[in-house]
Amino acid sequence: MSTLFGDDMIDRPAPELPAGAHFVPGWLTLDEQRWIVTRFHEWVQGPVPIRAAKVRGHEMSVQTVCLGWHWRPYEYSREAVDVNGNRVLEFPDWMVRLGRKALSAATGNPRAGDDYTPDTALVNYYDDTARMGMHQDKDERSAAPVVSLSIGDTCKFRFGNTETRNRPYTDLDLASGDLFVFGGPSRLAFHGIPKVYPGTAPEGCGLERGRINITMRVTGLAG
Ligand SMILES: O=C(O)CCC(=O)C(=O)O
Ligand SMILES: [Fe+2]
Repeated sequence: MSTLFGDDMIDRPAPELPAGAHFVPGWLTLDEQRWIVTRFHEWVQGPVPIRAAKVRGHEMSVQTVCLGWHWRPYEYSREAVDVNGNRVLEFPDWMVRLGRKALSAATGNPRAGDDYTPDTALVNYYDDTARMGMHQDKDERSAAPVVSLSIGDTCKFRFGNTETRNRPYTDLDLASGDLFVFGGPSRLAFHGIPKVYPGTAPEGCGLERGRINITMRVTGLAG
């Protein structure tokens, strides 16, 4: 059982992160996580179903459904031209509010989220064996931060530098409810998911298998 200042916190020392990167373990409550998982089950129904995007002809092991703008390697469009041509769901207002709260929480500055209006979210689903190689989130034309939320199984998250996909990097675990933000000098840092730890989702998070990750972004696109 998790208790205030219990072993679960002691076991997760704050990692050293480069400027602009922030980690807030256990930011979402279990109620919030469950509510978001219910939304996830709605999003995957379409109008654009969840799918594994193809990179140079190969399906990614992660499956993705998008809100606001549809992402495919390596551009955004309103219609999912690589899936079924349908327009993606609107970006929800509640997620804009959540993104603003997330920036305040991550930076400790209550005003940090005031001007933040994310207009796309990539919602990824990882099964037991899914991974994501080191990459930069660089298809956006805005330098606004990326807000990342995790629900379900814990994963190993590798957060690196802006120059290479290799060291120096920091490995940390992203568990259900954790918030991670990268902006400023870390906005274009390479990052990836080397591993998911199957069966580690906490009871009550709403997801029995796998891991959901939501990254909110500002595309900087109009129309
Ligand atoms: O799953 C994660 O935590 C990271 C996802 C990610 O880097 C992305 O969607 O670009
Ligand atoms: Fe990414």
